[in-house]
Amino acid sequence: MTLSASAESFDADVAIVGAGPVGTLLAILLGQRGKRVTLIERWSQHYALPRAVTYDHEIARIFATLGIDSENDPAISYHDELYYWKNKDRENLQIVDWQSQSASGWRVRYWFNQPMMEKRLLAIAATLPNITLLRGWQGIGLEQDAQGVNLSLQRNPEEAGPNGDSRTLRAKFVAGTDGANSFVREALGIENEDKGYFFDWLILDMIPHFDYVASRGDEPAQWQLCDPKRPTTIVPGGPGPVAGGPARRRWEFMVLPGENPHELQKPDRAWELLQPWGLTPENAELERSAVYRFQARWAKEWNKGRCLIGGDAAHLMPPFAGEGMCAGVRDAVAMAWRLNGILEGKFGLDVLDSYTSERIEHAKHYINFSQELGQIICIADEAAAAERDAKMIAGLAASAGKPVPTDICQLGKGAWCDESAHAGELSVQGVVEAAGKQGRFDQVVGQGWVLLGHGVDPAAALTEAQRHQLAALEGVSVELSAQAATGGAVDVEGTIGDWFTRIGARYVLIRPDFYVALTADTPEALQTRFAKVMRRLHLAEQPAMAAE
Ligand SMILES: O=C(O)CCc1cccc(O)c1
Repeated sequence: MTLSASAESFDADVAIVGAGPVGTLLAILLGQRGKRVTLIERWSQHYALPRAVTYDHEIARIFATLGIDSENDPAISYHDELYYWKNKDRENLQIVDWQSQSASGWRVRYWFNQPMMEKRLLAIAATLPNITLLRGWQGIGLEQDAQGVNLSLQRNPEEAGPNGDSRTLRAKFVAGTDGANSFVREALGIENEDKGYFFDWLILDMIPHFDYVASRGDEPAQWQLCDPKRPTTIVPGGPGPVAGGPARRRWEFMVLPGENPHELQKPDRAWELLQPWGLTPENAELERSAVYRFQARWAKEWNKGRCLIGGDAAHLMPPFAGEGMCAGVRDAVAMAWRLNGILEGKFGLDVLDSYTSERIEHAKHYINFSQELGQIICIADEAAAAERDAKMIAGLAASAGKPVPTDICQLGKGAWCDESAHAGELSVQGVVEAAGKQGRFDQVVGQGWVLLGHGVDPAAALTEAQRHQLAALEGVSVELSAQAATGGAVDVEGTIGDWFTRIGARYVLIRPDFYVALTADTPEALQTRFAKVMRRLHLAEQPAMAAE
């Protein structure tokens, strides 16, 4: 007898393999909407050492929805400064704008301590009774059918030995956020596309016992030293272990041709490399020394049946754009709203295809960009470096030393209307006033499906059936006005209104991941494009629609 999905019993709606920041965030976003989640982590103890150290404005906007305020959080810091790329003589080659306020309503860039951030996320997950955290278990088998997935687990043999317990979970969906050597990706038989980019770098995470940046005069806080003798990255590492005390710092040194990476990561060699930077065992703690192989690759598919992959399981990029973990956080949000929608009966399973098609192109953009940045710094040859310097110094002079803005990247084709200008891009956030509250739009009005009208009531421009569809998505429609109005929101600083004017739109539909699903300037265009987006969501038919 075949059981229907509703009659069958499942251990979880979603089993997530890998409880790093991506898996934990996904668990929270599902758990907050009442889904039963089993979050599986290989290691029984939380890993207490730094790894990623930076994220961008989009991630700050996402974290804000969890109540994590990147401007005021003990795990997070920022530097009101540009990001410099310099040659061996300390001349500027390139300047990147990591200083501005972004269109997302947050600073362009933040720095953080990953263990502290993970603990924050795990603490939020622990408040949700429908999330079960299984520590010390790893995936060993995965089989899916039309209704669900059987996930076989075993106690991590590195902790429990070869004869540890095993068990099988049945879940409606499985997400693999289990890192570069992902079991889930392997079990699904998904191949990687590799750009053949490999450079070994020594990463040193430091806790100076003093304010390092202040001690270095006008040396930047975040920069790349493109010295062919030893290409070096010098960046913040987020707040230090003592609140209000000295901050962490990170150095990354390229392993030179002919050098032995294992020798280089020994503490004595690490301290030798740090000596010119004024750090000694007397004035600083070496928190972590590890050689990483920087790579540029992505998995060819990110969803298969009822399984998905995200984070490092789906993509790896060199760190020079500071976008590695950002891509994983975007994956978590993109998986979450789709899985929540499917599990709530709103979307068909096919909406998962747009997870792959949208996210893969977006991640590839950052993989390519990070690799291009890597090609600037990973030069150990003096002549090649001199040629690069001449070219880049001339380029910078030609642009009058203008900092390069951090780029806007569009999603790959998917659950948005590609016929409307600026759809598939991140929406702009500004300060609004509504229902007696003033603050960032997301915190005052909320997040989810949001239909905005600039000086018009957007709901009035939809058909009756479309209003039902928006309601089925639990979407809201908001009229934005320049001055106090009843019901809508006041665009206090004019930020959102300016954006509407810039993109020539009167209506914008924003998705739960803050990407623009459509823009339109007339009710007719809005209706046509809204219908397209609903089709691309594989929206389940609503009773009122059927009646029409
Ligand atoms: O947080 C990370 O993963 C990367 C740290 C970083 C930031 C900026 C430049 C760089 O080379 C590394």
